[in-house]
Amino acid sequence: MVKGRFNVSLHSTPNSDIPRTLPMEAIALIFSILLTIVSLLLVVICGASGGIGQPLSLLLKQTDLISHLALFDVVNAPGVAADLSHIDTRSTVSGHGKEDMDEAMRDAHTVVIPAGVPRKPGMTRDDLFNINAGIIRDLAEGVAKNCPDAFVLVISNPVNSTVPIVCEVLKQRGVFNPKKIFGISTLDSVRSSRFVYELDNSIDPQTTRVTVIGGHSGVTIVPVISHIPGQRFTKDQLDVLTHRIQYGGDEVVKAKDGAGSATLSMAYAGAHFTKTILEATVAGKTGLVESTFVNLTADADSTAAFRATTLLDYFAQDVEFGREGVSKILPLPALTAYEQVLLDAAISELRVDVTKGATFAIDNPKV
Ligand SMILES: NC(=O)c1ccc[n+]([C@@H]2O[C@H](COP(=O)([O-])OP(=O)(O)OC[C@H]3O[C@@H](n4cnc5c(N)ncnc54)[C@H](O)[C@@H]3O)[C@@H](O)[C@H]2O)c1
Ligand SMILES: O=C(O)C[C@H](O)C(=O)O
Repeated sequence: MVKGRFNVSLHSTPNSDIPRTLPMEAIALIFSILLTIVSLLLVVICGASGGIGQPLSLLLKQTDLISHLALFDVVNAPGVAADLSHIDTRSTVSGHGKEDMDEAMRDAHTVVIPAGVPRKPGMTRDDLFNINAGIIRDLAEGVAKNCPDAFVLVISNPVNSTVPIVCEVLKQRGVFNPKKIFGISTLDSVRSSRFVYELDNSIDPQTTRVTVIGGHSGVTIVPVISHIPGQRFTKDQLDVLTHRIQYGGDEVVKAKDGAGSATLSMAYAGAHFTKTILEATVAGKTGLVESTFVNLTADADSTAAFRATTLLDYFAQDVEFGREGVSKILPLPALTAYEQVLLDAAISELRVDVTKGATFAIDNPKV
């Protein structure tokens, strides 16, 4: 082998005129072109130093789909970034403090938002609205200014209201694309799989995805248990299971006793959802479906009848993803009478939550 060359075989015929090795320079060039292409993939975590932000960033540091992870927080972001940047995966990590939101978000492909305050025992998610609404509005302004084409994945509560805030701000700035804005309600599906498994360990909780429709708080969370293959739960079992899924967040808030709400299971769910979005939009993987809280005009034709009867423009439902984000909002699954009662209760509460978020953004533009 010639010194300074890699012996990368291009052809197996010994007498071929085609060179059997690639010069190191050519390999370096190809590698750097690939790096340049890949390095466009910037994912920003807003609230990266928090209870969710840190483990979420850790999990996302492990995917090669991301080339640059920008950690933005009003506290500690450079420290968290320095720590994560020692992990031996390819992506670059940068930390951005309070004054550096624009720098963190510039040209981002995806912005994930777990910024804001969590619940303490006795609080509802809606009790977080007064603080979190303004935080989300300002971050949405940052998206509009710095990365108007980005996919925006909202974790901060109350999701039923924070997603409408993001959408309204982007509308005001003329950059709203409903196919790209998602409320992450994945934790409800994750809990459903786990809690069903606890009653019936014949299912594989990791591969049994449960459709959860409605929204992300209390009665707006409607798990569609009837579609899990082989389920024959009694009414009493369904009551317990449904209540546990709807109030799973409270279980964690109570157990943490003032130290916050779900962080690790949320980071797991959030990383799963973020990777799904990247696999569909960057890697072009098809057929990926998750339940997520979206603006229904993302698939206006297929949701027109539902919007007309419920007067809802936002809803969590199974969504199929494509290169542009929402590819299809799947039709509502056929519901049992039990699930239909749950859905009716969800719809009236959701209208209130959604209106509250949208009205806030309209009445309180950032000055
Ligand atoms: N969607 C879900 O299923 C789900 C699950 C769990 C928690 N949550 C919600 O996620 C949010 C975060 O929870 P947590 O436990 O990580 O809270 P946390 O307090 O531990 O972390 C929040 C982080 O946000 C940062 N922050 C505050 N204002 C900011 C701003 N303007 N810009 C950037 N960063 C800012 C804080 O400094 C903090 O580091 C809460 O609203 C919580 O209710 C949602
Ligand atoms: O319950 C909370 O406040 C956090 C989160 O929404 C959850 O479902 O765990």
